[in-house]
Order: sequence, then C-alpha cells, then structure tokens
Amino acid sequence: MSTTDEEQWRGVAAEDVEELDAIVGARLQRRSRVLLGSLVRPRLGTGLFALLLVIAENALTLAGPVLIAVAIDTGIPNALDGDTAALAWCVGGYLGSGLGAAALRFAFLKVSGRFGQDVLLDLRRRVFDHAQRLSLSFHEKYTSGKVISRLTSDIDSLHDLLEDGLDGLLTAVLSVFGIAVVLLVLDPPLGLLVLAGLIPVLWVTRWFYLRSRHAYRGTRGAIAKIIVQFVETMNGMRAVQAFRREPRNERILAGLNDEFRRANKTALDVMATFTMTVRLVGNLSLALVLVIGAVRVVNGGLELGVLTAFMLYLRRFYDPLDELAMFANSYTSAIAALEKISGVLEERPTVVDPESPVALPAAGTGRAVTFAGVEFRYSPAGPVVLPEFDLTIPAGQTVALVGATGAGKSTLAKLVARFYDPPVGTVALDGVDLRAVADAELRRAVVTVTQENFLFAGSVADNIGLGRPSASRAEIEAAARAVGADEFIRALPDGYDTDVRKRGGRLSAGQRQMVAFARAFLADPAVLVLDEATSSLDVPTERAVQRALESVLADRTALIIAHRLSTVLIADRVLVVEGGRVVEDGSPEELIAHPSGGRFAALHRTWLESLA
Ligand SMILES: Nc1ncnc2c1ncn2[C@@H]1O[C@H](COP(=O)(O)OP(=O)(O)OP(=O)(O)O)[C@@H](O)[C@H]1O
Repeated sequence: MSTTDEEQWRGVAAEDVEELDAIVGARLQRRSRVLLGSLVRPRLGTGLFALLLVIAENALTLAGPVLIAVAIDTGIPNALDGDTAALAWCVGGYLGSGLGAAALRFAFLKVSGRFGQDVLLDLRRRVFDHAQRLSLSFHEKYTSGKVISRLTSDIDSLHDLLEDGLDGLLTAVLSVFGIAVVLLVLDPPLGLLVLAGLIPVLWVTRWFYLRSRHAYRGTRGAIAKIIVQFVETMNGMRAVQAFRREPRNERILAGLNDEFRRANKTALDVMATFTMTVRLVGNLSLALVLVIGAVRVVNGGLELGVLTAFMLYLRRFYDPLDELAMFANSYTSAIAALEKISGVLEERPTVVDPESPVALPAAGTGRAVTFAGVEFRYSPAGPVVLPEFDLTIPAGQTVALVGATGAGKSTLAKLVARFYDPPVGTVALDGVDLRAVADAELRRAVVTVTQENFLFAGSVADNIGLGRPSASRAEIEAAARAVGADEFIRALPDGYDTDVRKRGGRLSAGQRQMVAFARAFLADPAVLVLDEATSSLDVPTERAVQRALESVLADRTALIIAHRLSTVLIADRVLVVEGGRVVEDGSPEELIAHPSGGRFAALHRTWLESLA
C-alpha cells in the first residue's frame, strides 16, 4: 500500500468517510481488533477463568432436562412400583444442579465484571493520556466534542460488548453445542432434524453481521456528531445566546437527530428480520419435532421422557440464538467504536520530546531567542504564514511585536513556546534548537500568558500555584503582590481560597488575567511571552500591571504582543510585522522618530491623537 493510500486511513483520517473501500475497511477493522487484543491480553487469565465458570454453569444447566427425562421414564414408573430411589436422585440432582448453576453464574458475573471494568479503565486512561499528549495542531482540527465522544459513547459501546454481548455469545455457543451433543445422544434422528434447522439460522446470522456492520458504523458516526454539537453549544453558550444562535442550533440538532434515527432504523430493521427468522425456524422445528416425536411415542419408538427433554432443550436451543444477534450487534457496534478510538491512539504528536535532549546552558538574564530561516505554515496544504523569518533577540531584551491582525505575531509566539515545529528552519533558545530541548525544561524556560487565561476549577491560590507546583503559600501571595493582584484577591469572599469555579467564571476577565500574570511571575521563566495579555485590563489596572511588568520583565527575555501602544512603549525594541516579515525594527524612540514616517510612527501618531 502506498503512502498516499495510507494517508486516507491512518489516524483519524477516515473517521468521517461514509463508504470505505474494502481494503481500507479491512485495515481499520484489523486495527480495531489489534487494539481489542492489546486490551484483553494482559487480563487473559481473568478472562479464561470467567470462561471456565460459564462452561461449568452451562454444563449444570444442561443436566436439567436429562434429569427430567430420567424422572419421567424411570423415576416415576419405579416410584409407582414402590422404589423411590431413582426419583429422589433425579429431584436431588435437579435441585443441586440448579443451585450450582446459580452460584456459578454469580461467580461468573463477578469475574467477568472485573475483567470488563479493567479493560474499560485501561482504554479510558490510554485515550485520555494520549489525547493530552497530542500536539496543538491535532486538537485544532479534532474538536473537543470528538475527543469527548471517543471517551464516552465509544467506550460505552465496548462496555456493552464486554458486559452483555460476550456473556450472550458464550452462553449461546455453549448451549447450542452442549444441547446439540445431548440431543444427538438422546435420539440421533430427531437430533439431526433439529441440527438441520441451524443451516438457515447460520446463513441469516452471516447476513445480519454483514448488513448491521454498516448500519452500526452509521449510528456511531451520528451519535458522535450529536455529542460534538452538544459540547460546542455548551462551550460557547455566551456566544450562542448573544448571537441568538439557538434556533439555528436547534435546526442543526434536529438534522443530526434525524440522521441518527435513520441510521438506527436500518440497524433495527436488520435486527428485526434476524430475530424473526431465528424465532420462525425455532418454532417450526419445535412443531416438527413434536409431530414426529408424538407419532413415534404412539408407535412405541420413543419414550415420553425423551420427547419431553427434547421439547425443553429446543426452547433453550433457539432462545440463545437471539443472544447471538445481541452479540453480533454489540460486537459490530464496538468494532466501529474501536475503529475511531484506535484512530486517535494511532495519531502521533507532531511536536515530540527529544530522545536525547540537550541541556540548556545555565541561564543568565533571560535567554537568547533565535529564528533562523524559519518557514511556517499551519498545515502542509495551508498558506505560508511566515515566508522566511530570521530574528535574534538577545538575552534579557523586551521585544514588542506590533502589526495588523493576521500578520503572524501570535504564530511567532507559538513557535517560541514550541506549540509547533517549523517544517523549515529552526527556533533556538541560547543557541539550542527547541526540538532538542526536553519538554519539561522548555516549559520551565518559556511561559506564555495569553488573552484566554484558562483557569482550572479550584482556588485562586491553586491556580497561581500552577506556575510552580512546589511554591509555598507565602510565595504564591508574594507573586500576586508583585503583579498587583493581591488586593482584589483578598477582597474575594474567601480570599486566596476562593473557588474560581469552572474556567474562572467567578472572576472578571481582567481579574483572570491578573491571576495568570501572578502564575507566570511565580514560574519565573527565562523567557516570558505575553500575547495580548493586557487586553482585558481597564486603563488604571493596566497602568498598575505595567509598573509591575517593568520589574517582572527586567531580568528576563520578553516577547510582548500588544495592540495598546502604552504597553509597547515599555519595550526595548519594537518589531513591526507584516505578512510574516519584520518590516521595521528598532527602539520605540527610533521608530517614532523615523525620518520618512514609518508604520510605527504612524501608529504612534494615531494613538496620540486618540488620547487628545
Ligand atoms: N491554528 C491555525 N491554523 C491555521 N491557520 C492559522 C492558525 N492560526 C493562525 N492562522 C493563520 O496564520 C496567520 C497569522 O495568524 P496570527 O495569529 O499569527 O496573526 P496575529 O498577527 O497574531 O493576529 P492578531 O493580531 O489578530 O492576533 C493568519 O492568516 C491566520 O489566519
């Protein structure tokens, strides 16, 4: 298979493809089975023990009708003659096997339940850990809704397979084989007649499997889309309500619900046809056995007890075949879910931790940042964002990046923090290519404060403490004081222990930014990147933060992206970026004094005018 072919299915590439070609379909199925195997193998012992228990349970259950046959044909006639021993044995045996079977079922449910839970927990942990490690570029195209549907509904369908489906399959296979053997031993001609009924059943089972596979892939796809829609609506609730998107979202959800209903209808139709055929064959063969058996009993060719046993066994012979459908049902559904989960697990981070990292030299006052011949685009087919970028920022310098929206400023910041690797050229810290720096060291050396300022549920102190997990409470409070956040934090209901609630929803945007500053200050990085970090602050707070910033930035390298010129003016050097290139480079004073009036000088003039 060529590389281009592989691009069609590797990772999550084929996830939304409705009609897969046969080779790709087979590849994905194999990938799902390999994943299933890797989950089951470490727990094979527990699985085999569960299998033993269910075999023993079936063997005991199987004894029931034989004991009834013996009771009718031998026990009762003997008892009529005064010898009750055989009947007592039969009744005792029946009771004993019933109790034994119940105890074995109890043990089986416990063991198989543990097996299923272990598999699911392992899978959930694997998907979660892996999703966390995948690079930002993956999460930008693969929405959080999709990851959530992998972690919830897809894992649930594996749960259904392990909890009910597998039990159904084992019980069905064991009963069918066990009963077939007993029937053939009890009365070969009648036994063969019953077995003949299996031919149409096996044929319709195969038909069911092939048809339902496609249908279940459809239902999994549809449910995933519904979850994505839910998650996105809930995440963007404020925008949804502000822009009155509710009716549109309702229409979208109605469409998705419809898609789900159609996919489910196909699955249910196939299931109904299957169940009907199995029942039909079951009832027909029951009637046939009753007629033939009755004639033979009348003619003296068959004992009544044997015919009764046949009748009892036949019920148990066809009923579990329904379970086969349940198994095929949950198996196809789980394989479709595993296909998607294994796709996520197959994705590789595009930004990888080096195998043999190079240690950064001891930090002095910040670290030098260099871009050498960097060419960057977000995806191989996307537009070039940085055509050819060269820049050296000496250690300790505070650089402000200014430029129009979409010029590439944030992209430069993301490259310094190594959220992406440039396909061409290098970004280096103190001369060490970022690709060679261990992730943990890089995260200590470079800290970014952005406009989003994501806060985790927990206290204000916890959120600041994220900057340096080993920090004491006193250090956390000192960091807040340094950026001027101490006052508002103390005014909160529980001060530093106030719960910020989901995403810091209890704090204002400006307060969240102050917490983020304190967090970055506590982390004490050699390189600090501020991407629109002061944009939510009001003017007095911004002034206060700026004063704090000047001391915070003093002994480190800083990259500031700001639209407000007041923030830019504290920089040692200003770079005006346009179309991914630096078009002006100098100190704020130099650029303002540009003899022929450069872009920054123009920006500065407009700003002064706006203040007037
Ligand atoms: N994740 C992404 N995937 C694809 N393209 C992107 C992505 N992020 C940014 N871009 C594109 O890269 C270009 C530069 O974006 P960037 O965010 O660096 O601009 P910026 O100068 O920071 O703009 P702003 O001042 O509005 O924040 C834009 O054309 C943008 O559309």
